[in-house]
Formats: sequence, C-alpha cells, structure tokens
Amino acid sequence: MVEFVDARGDDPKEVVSRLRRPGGFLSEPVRKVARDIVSDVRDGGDEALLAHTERLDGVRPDPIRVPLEEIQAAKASLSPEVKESFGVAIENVRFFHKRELDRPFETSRAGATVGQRIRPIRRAGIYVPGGHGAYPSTVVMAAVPAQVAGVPEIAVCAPPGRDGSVSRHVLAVAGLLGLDEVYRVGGAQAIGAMAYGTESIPPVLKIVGPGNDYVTAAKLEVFGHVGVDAPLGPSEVVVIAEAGAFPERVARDLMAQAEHLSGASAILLTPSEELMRSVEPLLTGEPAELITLVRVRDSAHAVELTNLYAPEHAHIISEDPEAILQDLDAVGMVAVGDFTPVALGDYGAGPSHSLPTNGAASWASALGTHDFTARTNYIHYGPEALADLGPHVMRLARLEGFPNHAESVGVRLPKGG
Ligand SMILES: NC(=O)c1ccc[n+]([C@@H]2O[C@H](COP(=O)([O-])OP(=O)(O)OC[C@H]3O[C@@H](n4cnc5c(N)ncnc54)[C@H](O)[C@@H]3O)[C@@H](O)[C@H]2O)c1
Ligand SMILES: [Zn+2]
Repeated sequence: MVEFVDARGDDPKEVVSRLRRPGGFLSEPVRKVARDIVSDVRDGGDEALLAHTERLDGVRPDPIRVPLEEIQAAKASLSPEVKESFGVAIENVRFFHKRELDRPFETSRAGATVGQRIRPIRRAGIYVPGGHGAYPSTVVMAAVPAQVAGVPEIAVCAPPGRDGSVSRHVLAVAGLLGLDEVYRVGGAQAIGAMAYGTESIPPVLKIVGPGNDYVTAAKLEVFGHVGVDAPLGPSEVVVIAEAGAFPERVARDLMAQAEHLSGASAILLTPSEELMRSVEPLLTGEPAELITLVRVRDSAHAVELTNLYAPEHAHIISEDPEAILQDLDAVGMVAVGDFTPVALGDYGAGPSHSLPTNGAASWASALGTHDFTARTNYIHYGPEALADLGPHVMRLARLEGFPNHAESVGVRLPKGG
C-alpha cells in the first residue's frame, strides 16, 4: 500500500520523523544482531564465519576465497555488449574520481615549512551487496575510487547464492578491474571477518561499501578497530516534482529505488494533488509498499523537507531545477532535471553510487577517493622560525600546566635570547 502524507500544515521536523523508516541500522535490535555476529567471527574465525553464512545464506562456501580461474572464467564469459557497458561505466567513474583526488601541498613562510602528504590506505575491504539481486555495479563504484587513490591491496566480499558461488557478474567486474581477492561471504559476518581477519581472510585496514541494515550496523560495530566509510544503508530517493512532471516517469523513478527492497524508501514531494493521484495507480508490487507520496505547499517547502530528511538521492523535476539544486544542502547525490533519472548515477554517470543514507547525508559524503586516503601533516621549522614561535609556545604550555612541553622548546632557544 502506497502511503499518503499531507505535509502542508505540519511541523517539518515531525513530518520528516514520520517519513524515516523504523528498524534501520541504528535500531538496537539490528545493532545487537550485528554485534553478536561480529563478535562470533572475531572469536571463532572461519568456523564462525561459515556457520553464520550457512545459517543466513544456506550454504558453506568452500573454499571461501574465489579461485583465480573462476574470476578469469567469469570475465571471459561476458558478452561483448555487457563488457562494453561495464567498460563505459568504469571509464565514467574513473573520469569523475580522478578529478576529486586530494592533492598534497607544502608552503613556507619566515623559515617555517608546513605541508600535507596524501597517502593511500595500504589495504581496503570492499563490501559488495547481494541479497536481493547482485551488485556488480558496486564493484565499479567502490573499487575504481580505491584504485584512483592508489590503494595497493583490495579485498572484496560478496554474499554467496544458494549454490555457494558469487554472482558471475560481480566476479567478471572484479576481473575487468584486475582484482583477484574475492571472498564468498556477506552480511555482518563478512564485515567481522574483514575487520578482525580469519584463517582465510587477512584483516583489512578500512571497510567500505553499501549494504542492508545488518551490514551497515556491523560497520558501526567494527569502527575504531578498523576504519569504515559513512553508513551506506538501504537506498532512498526523494523526488521533488512539480505539476508539469510526467506521472509515468515519476512513478518509474520511485519504483526504481524502491526495488532495491531491503528497507529501501522512495518519497515523492509535490505541490500537485493531480500528480499524486496519477502516479499512485502506477505503483505496483512489493516496491510500492516502500513508497510515500507527500503533498507539500511549494518547491521551497519541498527543499526544506529534503534538507531535513537528508536523503541518499534527490531527483528534481521542475521548470527550473538549477534553482532548487542551489538550495539543497544535505543530499548524497542530486539528479538534476527530467532527463537525469537517478539510475544513471546508479550505473555509471560518474560519481560513485555508494552514498550516505538514513540522514547521514547531513554530515557525510558520497564514497570517493578521500575514503581511501589518509593525510599526514608535517612541520619543519628552522632556528629563526623556532625563535619566533618558541616563546609563545612556552607561554601556552606553562598555562596548560605542561612545563616539559615548554622546556622542550626552551632548551633549543639561544641562551639569554
Ligand atoms: N547506500 C548505497 O550507496 C547503496 C548502494 C547500493 C545498494 N544499497 C543497498 O544495499 C542493500 C543490499 O541489501 P541486500 O539485502 O540485497 O544485500 P546485502 O548483501 O547487503 O545483505 C545480504 C546479507 O544480509 C544478511 N542478512 C539478511 N537477513 C539477515 C538477518 N535477518 N539477520 C542477520 N543477517 C541477515 C545475510 O548475511 C545476507 O548475506 C539494499 O538495501 C540496497 O538499497 C545501498
Ligand atoms: Zn538504485
């Protein structure tokens, strides 16, 4: 059943809290499931990893690591057309992420040099979801930014199907990108394995990639022991559409993100009662349960609600989409205009499709090269620069009650200076 909300007279914060799906990755029941699985795998290694995989995915993959020949065979089995399409996607994603790469810098003034080095993380783990459907696109969207950032070792985990194997297309894309370390495990157990390591899976330093609520909650559990990217949970879209929008197109945009299932959510914000009424009968099947149609006062009201909700995606269908784009400030990715369905971004418009969800877009960003790098700052002072700054540092250190900090400077200053 499609849900209707009339938001015109209500408090925006209250409307947004009603739109948020309950039971997401922040909820205690989901956190507890993820926590228990992660700690089992931390303590029990491969045996616990396989036991949870058998319980949840109905199979014990053997061996856990995909043999290289299987990756090569999957790559060789691609039809020329599919291979070309993946190639186009890879090229567009690489083009975008090369441009966002952070640059190192160094600058000097009065004998003091300060700088920042950008270094790739040495070993990253990429989670590729695969419960409802397979996500070879996610291999592109996470591995390409990692490769552009210069990560030398990339491990991939993806859940096995009932026959114990990972989606052939996931393996094929791994092959196209030259990735050879793929494990057929998924869910919270894969996150635990990558974080703590098992007999089969050497631990990684940072885990990235989208997944359902269990996967996302597991990333929150292991954070601190390893790095993780933003919570990239069940897909969300807010479609902001004005009266002139084509109902059939709007319906497809909503159904597109809702068909990810696994807790996804799709919301239409429109001032047009007529648009709502004509979209509604076009929403069918299981995805329709995840769709909400919201009547708003006008575009400004839609923008206000969107910024509070902070969705993964927003799609603007309006006479003047650029104007609305300028006012949106808390969205993972915005698709601008009627000719830009969000699906373009899902598969290969350029930016990674791995995006913050459940409000995290208000403080987090899309997955990108910055998720695969760390910064090392450095300072290099000469004697004059030390003499200039030193007395200030000594004063501030004494003020904080740290005399040895002060004296580590003092012993280097000229006597009687
Ligand atoms: N935010 C993003 O950037 C982005 C991008 C792509 C996909 N997604 C989202 O990724 C998700 C993929 O979800 P999925 O379910 O298809 O695949 P998934 O790989 O994320 O999850 C499948 C695994 O979940 C575990 N699982 C399922 N039910 C469980 C339970 N009751 N208890 C414990 N573990 C359980 C199992 O181990 C299973 O292998 C979708 O919600 C989709 O919207 C998000
Ligand atoms: Zn999508």
